[in-house]
Amino acid sequence: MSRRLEGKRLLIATHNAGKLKEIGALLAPYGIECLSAGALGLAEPEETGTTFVENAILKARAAAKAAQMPALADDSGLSVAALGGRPGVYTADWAERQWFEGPSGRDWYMAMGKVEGLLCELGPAADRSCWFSCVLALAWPDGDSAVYEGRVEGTYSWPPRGTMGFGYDPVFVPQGKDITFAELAPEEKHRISHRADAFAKLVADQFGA
Ligand SMILES: O=c1nc[nH]c2c1ncn2[C@H]1C[C@H](O)[C@@H](COP(=O)(O)OP(=O)(O)OP(=O)(O)O)O1
Ligand SMILES: [Mg+2]
Repeated sequence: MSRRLEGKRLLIATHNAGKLKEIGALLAPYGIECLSAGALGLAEPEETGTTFVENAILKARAAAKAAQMPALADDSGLSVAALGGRPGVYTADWAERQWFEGPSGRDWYMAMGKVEGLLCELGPAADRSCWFSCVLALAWPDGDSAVYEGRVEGTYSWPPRGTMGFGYDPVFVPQGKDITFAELAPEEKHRISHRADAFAKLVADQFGA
């Protein structure tokens, strides 16, 4: 068991509105008061790590230190087996920044097309297996941290379908279903997603008996 959160206030160290909404919903049952990095005007740190774990810890530590309170960061991404796990840690980077979407806005449609283009180059029989990874990092102002990893398997599907969720949700069909994450009701996504998987571990460790 890791170090536990003492108070009820937690800083959510993300600048991604879709993630913030999901994290708020996943934490709602535990009486945690969530503050967001954006609302506190914290800068978005440069993600210089080469793994989800490194980036999650880097983001959580920077926020915890700046705000002098415990912080939770999420580093996540989509990995395609036939592409050697790409885009992986660079999932957000494959979507170019769009000034008209705000400081963290990105062109997801273009990014999804880039992945599809690479799969098409492999031919019609290409293996479309893929998975979403999520690493949650909790950090305290003194630099201490705890990490929780989650994953969900699926298939890369084209064309994109659905309007719910965020990011690459319209191309991700989770194993055992025939609709995309963007066609699933949020409660359904929260039962099976990589983020939910990581949260189950965090909740057991932090709020469990
Ligand atoms: O459930 C998801 N459904 C769809 N797409 C997702 C999901 N989870 C991660 N993703 C994609 C989009 C995200 O932008 C990127 C992670 O990049 P990542 O650096 O962790 O997040 P980010 O830059 O958007 O926000 P921030 O670093 O401020 O938390 O992978
Ligand atoms: Mg990021």
